[in-house]
Amino acid sequence: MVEQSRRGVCLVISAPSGAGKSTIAQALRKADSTIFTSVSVTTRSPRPGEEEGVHYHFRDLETFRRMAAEGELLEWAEVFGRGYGTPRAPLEEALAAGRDVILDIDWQGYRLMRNAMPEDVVGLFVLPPSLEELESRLRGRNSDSDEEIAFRMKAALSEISHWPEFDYVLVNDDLNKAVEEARAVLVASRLARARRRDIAALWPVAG
Ligand SMILES: Nc1nc2c(ncn2[C@@H]2O[C@H](COP(=O)(O)OP(=O)(O)O)[C@@H](O)[C@H]2O)c(=O)[nH]1
Ligand SMILES: Nc1ncnc2c1ncn2[C@@H]1O[C@H](COP(=O)(O)OP(=O)(O)O)[C@@H](O)[C@H]1O
Repeated sequence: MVEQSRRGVCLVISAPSGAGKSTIAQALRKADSTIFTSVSVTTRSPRPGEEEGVHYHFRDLETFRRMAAEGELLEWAEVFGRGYGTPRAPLEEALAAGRDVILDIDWQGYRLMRNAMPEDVVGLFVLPPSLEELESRLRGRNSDSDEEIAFRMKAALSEISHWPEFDYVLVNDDLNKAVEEARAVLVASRLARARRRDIAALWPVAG
């Protein structure tokens, strides 16, 4: 069957901090448990409520550098002065097993992923409705200090400037609408990319 042999889609979601990408990614996974969650490695400290191995693998800088040097990370980047990276093996296994993968990573990671796996990666950029709303979401999340929020707001415009590099862009104003749009992107990507290869194998008659 086509469906069983299909390779997964690697959907990369990027956004300025606070725009809602984790919330959207979580809603997609909740509705479809076959979606694989890539858990990144980071050198930042856990926030209250964040669990090791669930939100991130929290590692010290030395371990992070060793993992990067030994090729255990598919991509890695420095964001807000901390190291963040995507573990290679679980992602490759999930795609090969036909599971779609969602990565919540920054624009640098997207660029690296796109180069590393051009056939698999689809990019979705999430914009906030305004800078004022972005700041109010960062404050409302209650997870970062004033200093950290100021840092993220300062970085927001530079992150936003990369939206034209992505395949799809949505404005996260109404959350339900944004989740529906992200789901539509995932479905469209399955049809446009992953399944095309499988259909070519099933029907090798294209001119
Ligand atoms: N390149 C890369 N960026 C990542 C990775 N994991 C998280 N990020 C990005 O790092 C930034 C900070 O993430 P985080 O500390 O969780 O803060 P938040 O985005 O405000 O929730 C965000 O832009 C994430 O998308 C990763 O594995 N690789
Ligand atoms: N459409 C929305 N309207 C209002 N609040 C939202 C919306 N989307 C997300 N949020 C809230 O904004 C905050 C930041 O969202 P989050 O998903 O953590 O952002 P990111 O992962 O992009 O940093 C969270 O408190 C979340 O509940």
